[in-house]
Amino acid sequence: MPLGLPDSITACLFDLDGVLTSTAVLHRRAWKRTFDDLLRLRGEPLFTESDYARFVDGRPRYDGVREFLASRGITLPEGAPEDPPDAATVHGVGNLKNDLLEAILRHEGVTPYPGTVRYLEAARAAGLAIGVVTSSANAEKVLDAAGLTGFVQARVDGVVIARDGLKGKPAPDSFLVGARLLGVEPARAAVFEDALAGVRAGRAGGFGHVVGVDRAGQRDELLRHGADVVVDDLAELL
Ligand SMILES: O=P(O)(O)OC[C@H]1O[C@@H](O)[C@H](O)[C@@H](O)[C@@H]1O
Repeated sequence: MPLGLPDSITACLFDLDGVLTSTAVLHRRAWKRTFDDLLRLRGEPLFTESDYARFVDGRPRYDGVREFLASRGITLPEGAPEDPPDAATVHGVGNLKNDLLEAILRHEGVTPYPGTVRYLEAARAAGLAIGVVTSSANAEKVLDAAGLTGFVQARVDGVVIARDGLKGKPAPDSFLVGARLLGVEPARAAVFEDALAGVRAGRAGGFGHVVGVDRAGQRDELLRHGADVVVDDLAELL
């Protein structure tokens, strides 16, 4: 098991936020501010970590808005992608979250996990193909800021998902496109994911190996949703 992977694996498909970079918590913070304001106005209980893990984490931006609001029995009109951040629409809410996220990213910057950088170096040295599959439309910027762009041979992100009308995680489609771009069968690719929706996507796509990365104390949940193995940090696999 070189790199902690079955011998049949020739490619690695990494999620971004929470797997390569420590930006998952920044997304969660921006979502919490966004939803808490909306929930306060309605006198509803505030947004929890469990809400984030179950309904928002890993999914494309507007899917996250729809899923979470539906979980609270709230329906908003769809609106349009160019809606202002104060519009009471699915797109308005998503755009408010993105404005907050951009401000947080500017203020705090982006750091890659050191264990991940070591793993990427080892994977590249071992000749494995490397792709990034993320629901985030901010991926290009985040990868650049983290200094990781040079590792990435194929990227499927929120921009590609919207442009090509792909189903977002937990559907496997974005990972399947990532494997195709790298020229490998799903059975020969490993998926690395910290989100429940992400490990579900890896399992649903018939990938050769699904590594759950536990950044939020949800080891059992990651296993239950389809991870073959769970690590706290990718360096554990070296
Ligand atoms: O709003 P963005 O940057 O397009 O990101 C969409 C989603 O991307 C995922 O990577 C995050 O886990 C989610 O929290 C986020 O909502």
